Amino acid sequence: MLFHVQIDVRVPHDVDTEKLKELSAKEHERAKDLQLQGKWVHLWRVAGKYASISILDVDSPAELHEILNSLPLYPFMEVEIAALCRHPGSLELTK
Ligand SMILES: O=C(O)C[C@H]1C=CC(=O)O1
Repeated sequence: MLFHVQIDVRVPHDVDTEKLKELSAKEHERAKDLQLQGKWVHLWRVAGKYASISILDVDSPAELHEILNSLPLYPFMEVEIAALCRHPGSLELTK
Protein backbone atom coordinates (compact mmCIF):
# COMPACT_ATOMS: atom_id res chain seq x y z
CA MET A 1 0.00 0.00 0.00
CA LEU A 2 1.31 3.42 -0.97
CA PHE A 3 0.96 6.45 1.27
CA HIS A 4 1.82 10.09 0.67
CA VAL A 5 3.22 11.48 3.90
CA GLN A 6 3.90 15.13 4.59
CA ILE A 7 6.00 15.75 7.68
CA ASP A 8 6.44 19.21 9.16
CA VAL A 9 8.96 19.31 11.96
CA ARG A 10 8.11 21.77 14.76
CA VAL A 11 11.01 21.99 17.16
CA PRO A 12 10.23 23.67 20.49
CA HIS A 13 12.52 26.66 21.17
CA ASP A 14 13.86 25.17 24.39
CA VAL A 15 15.23 21.97 22.84
CA ASP A 16 18.98 21.58 23.38
CA THR A 17 20.92 22.07 20.11
CA GLU A 18 23.19 19.07 20.69
CA LYS A 19 20.19 16.85 21.49
CA LEU A 20 18.51 18.01 18.28
CA LYS A 21 21.65 17.23 16.24
CA GLU A 22 21.77 13.76 17.81
CA LEU A 23 18.08 13.09 17.08
CA SER A 24 18.48 14.34 13.49
CA ALA A 25 21.44 12.01 12.89
CA LYS A 26 19.44 9.07 14.30
CA GLU A 27 16.47 10.11 12.18
CA HIS A 28 18.53 10.01 9.00
CA GLU A 29 19.94 6.58 9.92
CA ARG A 30 16.39 5.24 10.48
CA ALA A 31 15.22 6.79 7.19
CA LYS A 32 18.21 5.19 5.42
CA ASP A 33 17.34 1.73 6.83
CA LEU A 34 13.71 2.08 5.75
CA GLN A 35 14.79 3.19 2.26
CA LEU A 36 17.13 0.21 1.95
CA GLN A 37 14.24 -2.07 3.03
CA GLY A 38 12.12 -0.59 0.20
CA LYS A 39 9.56 0.80 2.65
CA TRP A 40 10.41 4.49 2.19
CA VAL A 41 10.43 4.83 -1.59
CA HIS A 42 10.65 8.63 -1.96
CA LEU A 43 11.95 11.26 0.44
CA TRP A 44 11.90 14.88 -0.68
CA ARG A 45 12.69 18.10 1.17
CA VAL A 46 10.06 20.82 0.79
CA ALA A 47 12.17 23.73 -0.41
CA GLY A 48 12.59 26.43 2.19
CA LYS A 49 10.94 24.50 5.01
CA TYR A 50 11.87 22.01 7.74
CA ALA A 51 9.43 19.65 6.06
CA SER A 52 9.43 16.65 3.78
CA ILE A 53 7.15 14.85 1.38
CA SER A 54 7.52 11.09 1.17
CA ILE A 55 6.00 8.04 -0.42
CA LEU A 56 6.01 4.95 1.77
CA ASP A 57 5.18 1.44 0.56
CA VAL A 58 3.91 -0.57 3.54
CA ASP A 59 1.65 -3.56 4.21
CA SER A 60 -1.01 -1.73 6.24
CA PRO A 61 -1.96 1.55 7.91
CA ALA A 62 -0.85 -0.08 11.18
CA GLU A 63 2.66 -0.64 9.76
CA LEU A 64 2.77 2.98 8.58
CA HIS A 65 1.81 4.13 12.06
CA GLU A 66 4.47 1.91 13.62
CA ILE A 67 7.16 3.25 11.27
CA LEU A 68 6.25 6.90 11.87
CA ASN A 69 6.08 6.31 15.60
CA SER A 70 9.58 4.80 15.50
CA LEU A 71 11.18 7.94 14.05
CA PRO A 72 13.44 9.72 16.55
CA LEU A 73 11.98 13.15 15.68
CA TYR A 74 8.38 11.86 15.83
CA PRO A 75 7.53 13.83 19.01
CA PHE A 76 8.21 17.04 17.04
CA MET A 77 6.36 16.07 13.87
CA GLU A 78 3.05 17.15 12.42
CA VAL A 79 2.09 14.45 9.93
CA GLU A 80 -0.46 14.53 7.11
CA ILE A 81 -1.18 11.25 5.34
CA ALA A 82 -3.04 10.36 2.15
CA ALA A 83 -3.60 6.77 0.99
CA LEU A 84 -2.82 6.37 -2.72
CA CYS A 85 -4.32 4.19 -5.43
CA ARG A 86 -3.54 4.01 -9.12
CA HIS A 87 -4.86 6.82 -11.32
CA PRO A 88 -6.78 5.46 -14.35
CA GLY A 89 -4.69 7.68 -16.66
CA SER A 90 -1.39 6.39 -15.28
CA LEU A 91 0.82 4.50 -17.75
CA GLU A 92 1.65 2.00 -14.97
CA LEU A 93 5.39 2.17 -15.68
CA THR A 94 6.03 1.75 -11.98
CA LYS A 95 4.45 -0.61 -9.47
O1 LIG B 1 12.84 16.53 7.39
C1 LIG B 1 13.65 16.11 8.21
O2 LIG B 1 14.86 16.20 8.06
C2 LIG B 1 13.10 15.42 9.45
C3 LIG B 1 12.78 14.01 9.23
C4 LIG B 1 11.73 13.68 8.28
C5 LIG B 1 12.17 12.69 7.50
C6 LIG B 1 13.52 12.43 7.81
O3 LIG B 1 14.26 11.61 7.35
O4 LIG B 1 13.92 13.30 8.77
